[in-house]
Amino acid sequence: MIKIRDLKKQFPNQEVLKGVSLDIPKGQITAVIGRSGTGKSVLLKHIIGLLKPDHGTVFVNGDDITQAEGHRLNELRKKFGMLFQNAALLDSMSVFDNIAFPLREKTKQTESEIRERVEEGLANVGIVGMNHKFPAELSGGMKKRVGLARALVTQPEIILFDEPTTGLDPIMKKAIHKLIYDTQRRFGFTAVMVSHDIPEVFDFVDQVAMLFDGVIHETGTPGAMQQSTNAAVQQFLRGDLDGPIQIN
Ligand SMILES: Nc1ncnc2c1ncn2[C@@H]1O[C@H](COP(=O)(O)OP(=O)(O)OP(=O)(O)O)[C@@H](O)[C@H]1O
Repeated sequence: MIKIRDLKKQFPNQEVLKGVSLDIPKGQITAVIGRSGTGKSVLLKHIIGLLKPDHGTVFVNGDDITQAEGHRLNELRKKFGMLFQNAALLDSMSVFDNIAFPLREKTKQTESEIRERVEEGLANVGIVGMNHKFPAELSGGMKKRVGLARALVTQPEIILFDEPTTGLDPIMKKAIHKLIYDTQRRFGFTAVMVSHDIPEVFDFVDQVAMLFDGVIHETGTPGAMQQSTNAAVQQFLRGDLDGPIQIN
């Protein structure tokens, strides 16, 4: 379980997080939704300890990652996998080496163990035989699959997904959401996913949290969010121009 309490973060020109509190249940998928620029990625970076808050705590299985430094921070980070917006593959490396990268960085596995894990990883995301390709040779959907295989390869307890379907066509978006859902159900990791695919993503997550004006405005199951009487939630889900959320 990840417990975020009263998280505040200000950058020189703006206060982004103004007291975020959120419980992220273990072994479930939580989607974080909200307008562009509201601080969803900033929130993810606090969860993994890449940014330090001005105030507040992020407990990861009872350890406050905001207070961790050096070796302890590295140990806590080993619990995480991350799939970035653009899959963030290393262009100079083959698919095989991209997926092997976290194993080489974070573990002492032998090359034959690594080979086995990478082959398994490719099979998990349905891209067997792609080992020797380079990122430039892959379609957007393939890149996301490689990114997912890389995020999964260390069998992390928690995986953070920052807009994992950006730039894909609607059918490929659904395929990637389903793949994330199926792999989460199979391996049981805790997932936090920032997404703009609304309402499509609601079919593939357990909990939705809406970030608005620096705080988590509402949290609930996808069904409960869709039925919400909160005006900001309804405006956002419908994409209305009029309502409490101002266009700026
Ligand atoms: N390191 C930083 N230094 C200064 N400002 C930052 C930094 N990181 C993020 N910001 C600002 O914080 C705000 C929130 O950014 P963030 O990327 O978290 O938004 P987001 O909700 O993920 O948006 P999107 O949906 O468009 O990806 C933005 O205005 C951004 O410019």
